Amino acid sequence: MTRVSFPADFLWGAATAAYQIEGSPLADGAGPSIWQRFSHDPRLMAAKGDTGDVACDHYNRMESDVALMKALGLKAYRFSVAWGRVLPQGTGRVNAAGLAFYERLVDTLIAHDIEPLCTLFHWDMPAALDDRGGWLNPDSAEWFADYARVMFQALDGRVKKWVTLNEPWVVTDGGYLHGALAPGHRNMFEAPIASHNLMRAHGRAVQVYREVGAHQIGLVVNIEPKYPATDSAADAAATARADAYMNRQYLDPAMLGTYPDELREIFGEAWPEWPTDDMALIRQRLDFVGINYYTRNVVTADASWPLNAGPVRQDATYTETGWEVYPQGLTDLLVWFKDRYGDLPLYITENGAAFYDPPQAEDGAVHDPLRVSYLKKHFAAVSDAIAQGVDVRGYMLWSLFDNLEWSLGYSKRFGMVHVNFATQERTPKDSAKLYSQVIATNGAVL
Ligand SMILES: OC[C@H]1NNC[C@@H](O)[C@@H]1O
Ligand SMILES: [Ca+2]
Repeated sequence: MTRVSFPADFLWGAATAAYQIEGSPLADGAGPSIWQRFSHDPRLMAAKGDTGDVACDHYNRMESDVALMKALGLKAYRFSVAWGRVLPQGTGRVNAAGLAFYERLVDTLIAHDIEPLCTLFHWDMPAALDDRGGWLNPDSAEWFADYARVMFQALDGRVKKWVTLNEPWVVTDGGYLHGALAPGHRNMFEAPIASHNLMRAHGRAVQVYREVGAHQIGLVVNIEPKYPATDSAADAAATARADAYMNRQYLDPAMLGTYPDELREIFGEAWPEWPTDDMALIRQRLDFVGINYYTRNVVTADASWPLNAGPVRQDATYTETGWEVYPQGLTDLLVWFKDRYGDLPLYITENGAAFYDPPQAEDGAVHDPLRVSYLKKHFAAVSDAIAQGVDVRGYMLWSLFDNLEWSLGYSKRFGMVHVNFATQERTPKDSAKLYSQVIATNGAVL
């Protein structure tokens, strides 16, 4: 591992998402999202009773939370906009009070010299649009483009780095194939359609940005590099299927305008013939791509698993969400991106881990040694990729706060800042103190 070092203007920040931290989902005229419905449905929500009704109460605590970000030394903050606050029906009438929250957030960030990175879609589709078919409706691309235009016209210039979608793979795999996430569908025929429409929506939003925007826009994908368990042909094929399904299914269309061939094999009759001009729409010039990295997968041919590709457990540390701690995977995937798609600027738009955090110590400290260790290794992994020539511009730690880990609820704590959900008290953990030093020294402290 080379000595850890980062470019002089490396953008150190932290990330959150609206439904996971804001609370007050219906305040000031906001329309409900599919997560409002899903989290209140005990038949669907794994962590029954954990809803986004309060979360971190960020909607009411925004100013003091931004002051805390400043105290930690963050240079940037990646947040998402709840579509339904701005457009309660998803399209049509703009709810000025809902938009005003995000204008206040952005203005407060700028006043604290923290750069806002704005994600337009982080899973909380307006329920009114789900009633019209959601991502299964081809009109969804235009619904998203209209919403994006409202946001660009309100905030572009104050926001200079925009993200269209967060993790389309999770939306599709979780929301339409396996049903673990909103809207909770389990349908092999729906998944490719939802996925394709998400990417069409991405393309339309970028087209609109090129009409009305003056700064930068990108796509955020979660990538889990896949490694074959053995050098057998069967394991190589299983690994290729897993890589195509999770990683290349989104980056290939966005960057190359094509889908990986393995998808037709994987979905069979459920894989439609896509119109060629759709592929041209999806492939828009991007200013950057955001990579969300958590873990890798070791893959073996195993007919008892979807894609006939099953996981092989490793002799390693695993997080509370069951993910192997494997920092080398971050370096590997960044080099892979550059080799496959070219030298586009990249941001690590999410990286972090859920570990069991011991209760607050007598002196109020929250000691999280496993997270401290995880972060140090992953900072070094980014530095290694940069040393190999990958143009990584910044790192957004997931997450600023302990928050609602979707269907897993509040028990999975990813924050560098502890949240006592009974009192809403925020307490920076040891990992936050480390991060402040990393930012202050641009990594030299490592
Ligand atoms: O699972 C941890 C994170 N992964 N990426 C999307 C975020 O919303 C999740 O909380
Ligand atoms: Ca305005």
